[in-house]
Amino acid sequence: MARAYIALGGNLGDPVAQMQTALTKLSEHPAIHQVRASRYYVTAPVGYDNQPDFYNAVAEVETTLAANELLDLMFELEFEGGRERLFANAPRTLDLDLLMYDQLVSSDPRMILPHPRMHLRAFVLVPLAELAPTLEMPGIGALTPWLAACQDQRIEARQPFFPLPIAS
Ligand SMILES: Nc1ncnc2c1ncn2[C@@H]1O[C@H](COP(=O)(O)OP(=O)(O)OP(=O)(O)O)[C@@H](O)[C@H]1O
Ligand SMILES: Nc1nc2c(c(=O)[nH]1)N=C(CO)CN2
Repeated sequence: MARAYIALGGNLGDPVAQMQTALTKLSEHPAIHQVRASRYYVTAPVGYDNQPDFYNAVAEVETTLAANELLDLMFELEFEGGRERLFANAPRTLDLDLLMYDQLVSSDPRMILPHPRMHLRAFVLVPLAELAPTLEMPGIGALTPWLAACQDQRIEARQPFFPLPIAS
């Protein structure tokens, strides 16, 4: 069984509902045995400013899927969530990035691990630290110094949003 971390984000449509749907589908997958999600956060866009604020969260999954199988599943969920790839850092309905898969290191351009920009982004590090404060990013190190280095990136915590409340 592997433990993987997935970043979720979006700033078009209803991003929280889109992230909830993706997490529900991940948790219902037969080869995914546990899903834990951070709270969701409202975050300033990084990389391309002229777009709405993002909603972001991170999920931890326990899975028997291989890393490339998990990434394929994430691409399917992005597609079902209406994702179009317009340009780098463009607004999007649902974006799923594979941050880490155990301590696997990969330089395959289709699946670079750990995610090459994860340590530079408050919208990744803050929710990730909520789930796994002592995590070590292979080749990069602990979260804490990188968190301190991106304190100028605006990020505000909102409510827990997964698992969904049980309907009465
Ligand atoms: N760890 C990874 N997780 C997700 N995609 C990855 C990863 N490593 C490489 N990729 C590749 O990155 C390509 C572009 O991904 P995507 O469109 O999600 O980028 P982006 O969200 O605009 O930017 P960023 O990668 O900086 O978040 C995809 O073709 C995918 O195969
Ligand atoms: N705040 C925020 N900024 C971004 C995000 C994101 O998810 N949140 N995703 C990007 C490309 O993946 C680029 N910039």
